[in-house]
Amino acid sequence: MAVDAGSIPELDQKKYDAEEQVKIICLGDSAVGKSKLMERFLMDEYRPHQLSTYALTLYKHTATVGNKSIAVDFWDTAGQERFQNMHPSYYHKAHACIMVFDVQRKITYKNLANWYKELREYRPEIPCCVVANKIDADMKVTQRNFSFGKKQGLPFYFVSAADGTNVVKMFRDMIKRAVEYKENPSDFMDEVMEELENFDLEKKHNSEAEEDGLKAESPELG
Ligand SMILES: Nc1nc2c(ncn2[C@@H]2O[C@H](COP(=O)(O)OP(=O)(O)OP(=O)(O)O)[C@@H](O)[C@H]2O)c(=O)[nH]1
Ligand SMILES: [Mg+2]
Repeated sequence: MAVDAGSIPELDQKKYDAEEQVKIICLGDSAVGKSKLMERFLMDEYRPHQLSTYALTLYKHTATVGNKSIAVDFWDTAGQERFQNMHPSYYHKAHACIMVFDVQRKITYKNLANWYKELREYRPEIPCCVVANKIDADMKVTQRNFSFGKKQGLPFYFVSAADGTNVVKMFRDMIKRAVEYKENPSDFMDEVMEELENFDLEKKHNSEAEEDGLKAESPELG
């Protein structure tokens, strides 16, 4: 695993300071521009955290939604076509999904149906959007009607990772929706998970309080 050890303490600090943490995944055929979109959004804010064994890249980002600080984990994989399916852990506990196709390659639009089907097997309720990338290569495509998103009731964005059109807007919208979903999950299993997480946090909090108590008493013990 090519983990850049030097960047870990900083990553952890940001996570520690954040009031909420969300995971956003990106799906779509190879070379549609998933990585370029994330890089465009994050610019040089963060060096990606690469787990090359799994062809997985994690991009860490801190956002502000309302007045809350949010730690966002963006998950990106490479060469997905080679694997056919994503590993289930990719979907695990994701709070939103960005589905990307390349306006210059029709097959990548057709394949959205497969990506969407797989997404919904694992995450039936999370917010999702459809992103038409590379519009800089042919602005005329923005007059075309891409009905897949509409049929599924998904928001649709024309973007360009190359010149930045609509990229920040799309990511900000999705971060906001991910936070809304995390705070108010409509999937029963997610509600249970959220309860368990809160329970664990409470337990941790209580045991820390106990430890503090011990420390206060320790001089008398010694
Ligand atoms: N013209 C144009 N080219 C783009 C744009 N976004 C990405 N590309 C190009 O498309 C190619 C693929 O981009 P990537 O970001 O690597 O694609 P990916 O979806 O991450 O591909 P995998 O990692 O293989 O799954 C690169 O050559 C990019 O330079 C865009 O908005 N416009
Ligand atoms: Mg990539």
